[in-house]
Amino acid sequence: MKAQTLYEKLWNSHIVQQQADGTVLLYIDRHLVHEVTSPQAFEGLKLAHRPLWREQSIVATADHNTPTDHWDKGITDPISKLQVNTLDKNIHDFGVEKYYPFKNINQGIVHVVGPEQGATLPGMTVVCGDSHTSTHGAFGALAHGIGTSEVEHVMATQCITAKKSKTMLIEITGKLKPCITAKDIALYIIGQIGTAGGTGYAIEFGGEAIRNLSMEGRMTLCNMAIEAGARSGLVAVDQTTIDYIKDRHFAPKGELWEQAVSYWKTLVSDAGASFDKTYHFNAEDIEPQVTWGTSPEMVIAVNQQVPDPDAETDPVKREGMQRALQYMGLTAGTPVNEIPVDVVFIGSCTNGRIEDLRIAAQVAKGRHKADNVNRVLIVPGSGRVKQQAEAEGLDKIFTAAGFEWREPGCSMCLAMNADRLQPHERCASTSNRNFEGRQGNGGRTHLVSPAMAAAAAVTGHFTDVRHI
Ligand SMILES: CC(C)[C@H](C(=O)O)[C@@H](O)C(=O)O
Ligand code: SF4
Repeated sequence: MKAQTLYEKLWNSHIVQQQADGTVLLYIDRHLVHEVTSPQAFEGLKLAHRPLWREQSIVATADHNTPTDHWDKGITDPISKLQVNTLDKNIHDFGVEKYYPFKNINQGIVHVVGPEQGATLPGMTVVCGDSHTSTHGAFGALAHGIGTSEVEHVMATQCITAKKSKTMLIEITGKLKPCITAKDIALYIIGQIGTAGGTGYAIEFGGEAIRNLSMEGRMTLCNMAIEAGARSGLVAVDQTTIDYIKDRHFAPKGELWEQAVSYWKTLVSDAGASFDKTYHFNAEDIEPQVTWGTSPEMVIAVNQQVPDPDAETDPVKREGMQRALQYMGLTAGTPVNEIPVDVVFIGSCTNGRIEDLRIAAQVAKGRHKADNVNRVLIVPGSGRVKQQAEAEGLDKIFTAAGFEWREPGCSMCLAMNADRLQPHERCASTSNRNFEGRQGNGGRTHLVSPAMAAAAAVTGHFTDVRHI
């Protein structure tokens, strides 16, 4: 049989029907649902008097609109409250069982909760009305975001219509230098291939540096595949994947576990499988990354200087750079490590997992928030992450450092809840998007790893975490 890529294996095993023009009806195994993109879909089903095709495929939680402090006061913002209450009602009306509502111990960001509960498994097709569904590809699952009309379609039929992506392999050879994390790999790759580099492709990440990543790291990387333009990212299944899943709530048990594992082990690209495009990067070239502009591709290493638009020959790019510098309040030539920060945000579906909090705590331990830093928010990705962090005493390290220890949710990743930047506030953020206004109107976002964010919090400016 012809050697196949992992993507092709996942694609082929989910085709329900194929049209002459290549359009496919693709079966969906897991449907993740949150409050932002589900209301119209549920409404559509209600109007058409349709039930859910497979209620058990749905895992739902509230994340974008939930507050991350003063939970005793409930949700005070009326729009957020309506959004979350609507989800509660829809879940109740349609009889969805796997639901983690506001304040439930298992509640959290949907892309943290799914894998944590063992609801994301290798070989699955996973969709959600959310672009960062690419995260779940870390498990050797075909996972991508869908629009609200597709959410309704999946609810009604368990299928989407789709066209096959082209395949891309990004290989990171060698070993990462100390303190370099998956976030730095993700930002480095986007810096190299650009935010449109992966458009039309499903990206498989491979090579020694990827094999050595934990599942948390692989999720961080696949999470940002969408910022490289690809709807889905993938990492092949190996023992790390299998060990992570074992004994999780929805993971198969007993004999089913054995059967599943032997199937999952086939979820790798065959030797000799050909990709439409391949990139090779060397892990040793990756330094701690910091974005300086308003797109994730506007990224440099912490020991570099803010680039000069005048040195850019492409007039469109030059103008984009000028605009970005203006928005960010930065001057070309400024060393990155001289840029002061006002706010630090550690959390999100990119970097709100236990490993991220452990790294941040290592940096924060015995240190204190710098005087010029107004706020440092530490926001666990889920109730379970919070619980685990507290069991390890990480919350104590953070609060002793003058950081705020919050409840789980999307928080300051995007301005849909109470956690926002003020105009012109500059933030070191572990999230995935630095678009204008993303964290609040006029707010200035610099994307970094959790280690780099914690280093900025305690020094008051961007700092190479290896040198503090
Ligand atoms: C609100 C939601 C639809 C959106 C997404 O699709 O990613 C959000 O999660 C984001 O990160 O911008
Ligand atoms: S944490 Fe941020 S990126 Fe992730 S789902 Fe929430 S808003 Fe989107």
